[in-house]
Amino acid sequence: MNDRPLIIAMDVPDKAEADVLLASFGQRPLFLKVGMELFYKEGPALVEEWKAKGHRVFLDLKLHDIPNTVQRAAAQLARLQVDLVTVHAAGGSRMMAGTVEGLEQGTPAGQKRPSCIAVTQLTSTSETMLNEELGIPLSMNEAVAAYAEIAERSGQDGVVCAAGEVPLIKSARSSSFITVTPGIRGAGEEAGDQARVVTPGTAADLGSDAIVVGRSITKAADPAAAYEQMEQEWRMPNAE
Ligand SMILES: O=c1ccn([C@@H]2O[C@H](COP(=O)(O)O)[C@@H](O)[C@H]2O)c(=O)[nH]1
Repeated sequence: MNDRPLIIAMDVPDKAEADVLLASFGQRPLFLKVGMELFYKEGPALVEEWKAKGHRVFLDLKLHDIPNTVQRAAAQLARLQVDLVTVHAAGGSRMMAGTVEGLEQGTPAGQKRPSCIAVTQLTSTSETMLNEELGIPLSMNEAVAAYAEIAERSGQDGVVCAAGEVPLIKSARSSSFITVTPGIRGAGEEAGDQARVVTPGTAADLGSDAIVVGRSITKAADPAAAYEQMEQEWRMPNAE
């Protein structure tokens, strides 16, 4: 994750739409996020195809179940040789540790195990929701910091959080602990269902290791141009 990727969230219904979208980016290798919508439709074959084409794949299934179930599911994901997977930190330390163990068990000999990151609080969650719906009586910063601490203790390679929480995490966790931040929007763009959003340039200034961008690119009239614009702001924040 040293190269600070811009990860494209391929939130489309099927391979046909994904192929059209991908074609608009030309031949370059990309970092593609496959979420529940696409994976539930197309399954492992699509992931294997994209890996074979040289793309990196973030398989974002946000595992959350009892430790044994999650461990065994993680082993299956590791067999796909994806680059990055997610679990919910809310599943607790045993579940998170089990995920890493499962990934190690499933990684083919001589291959690198997928990195595993824990979702602290979804970027669609506001502090009001956190307190009033989830029943967590903390500030968002406190909740995210606490989940990140348990995640690191449980062997996670990093967390998913909003970019606004990155400085807090960077100050408390080890230097190798990565922060992957969705909730990215262009300046003036609608947040939609996201509650904690920043621009790519602000995410860079705040020290995010990777940003995840979905609809700002995939729903743009010209996805390749939107990607270039986001990428430029992410690489050269002060030029924003
Ligand atoms: O806290 C989280 C965790 C994951 N996501 C995922 O990122 C993308 C964001 O899409 P946008 O269209 O850019 O809002 C999406 O696939 C989510 O599942 C997240 O947003 N927040």
